[in-house]
Amino acid sequence: MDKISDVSLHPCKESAYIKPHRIQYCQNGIQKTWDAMTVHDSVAILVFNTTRKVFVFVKQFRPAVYMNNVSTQTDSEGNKMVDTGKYPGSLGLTLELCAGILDKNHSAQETAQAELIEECGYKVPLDSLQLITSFRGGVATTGSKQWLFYADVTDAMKVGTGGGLEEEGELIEVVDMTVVEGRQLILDESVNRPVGMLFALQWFFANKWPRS
Ligand SMILES: Nc1ncnc2c1ncn2[C@@H]1O[C@H](COP(=O)(O)OP(=O)(O)O[C@H]2O[C@H](CO)[C@@H](O)[C@H](O)[C@H]2O)[C@@H](O)[C@H]1O
Repeated sequence: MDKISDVSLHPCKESAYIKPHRIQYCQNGIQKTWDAMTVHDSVAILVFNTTRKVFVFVKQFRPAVYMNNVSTQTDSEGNKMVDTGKYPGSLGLTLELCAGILDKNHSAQETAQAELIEECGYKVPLDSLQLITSFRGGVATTGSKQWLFYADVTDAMKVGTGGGLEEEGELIEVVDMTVVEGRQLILDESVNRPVGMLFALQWFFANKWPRS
């Protein structure tokens, strides 16, 4: 998964995922501008396997995280290149909640159910997905919304290995973590992990653990 090579950076002129805008507006009579991006809204699911009392997370290579951990050098043709000998792919590995973008005209709950099958291999009934809350990501840059769900799963709900959709080129490792490891993860800066995951874990320890 972290065997990354031939990395170069290019201007992004058009994208199905990111649309940059310059917003002009007037606030209290003062003319202002702000640079922002439209991205898809998304869902994330905190998954807890009650059979083995483990969290179910996903590990993957995130190009955007990698890019933020490396420096580029410009070659003779003006291309921005990354020396992968100096900057190994492991710098872009993250540990995350099962998550996905709302790009298929499905509800947040339906998207969460599908992502749980695709990424982690568990099939849960729709009504067993508990909405924790929704919130805004990247308030200065995207303002996009993420719905955060909680799902208890059991080994009996396993219908596949997960790992992501092959047709989308996804390469995802399912990672089981004990409750003790999950608690340690909240403040462990050595792991690349998104803020929504830290909130979800705090919520779990405030509302779901220890079990009565
Ligand atoms: N910027 C991009 N460039 C190129 N291809 C892209 C792309 N974004 C998505 N794709 C393509 O779309 C596929 C599906 O993406 P997902 O729905 O699994 O969202 P992802 O897990 O990347 O982010 C989810 O998880 C993270 C972490 O929780 C959230 O921040 C995020 O909002 C949520 O959708 C990817 O495998 C890729 O092929």
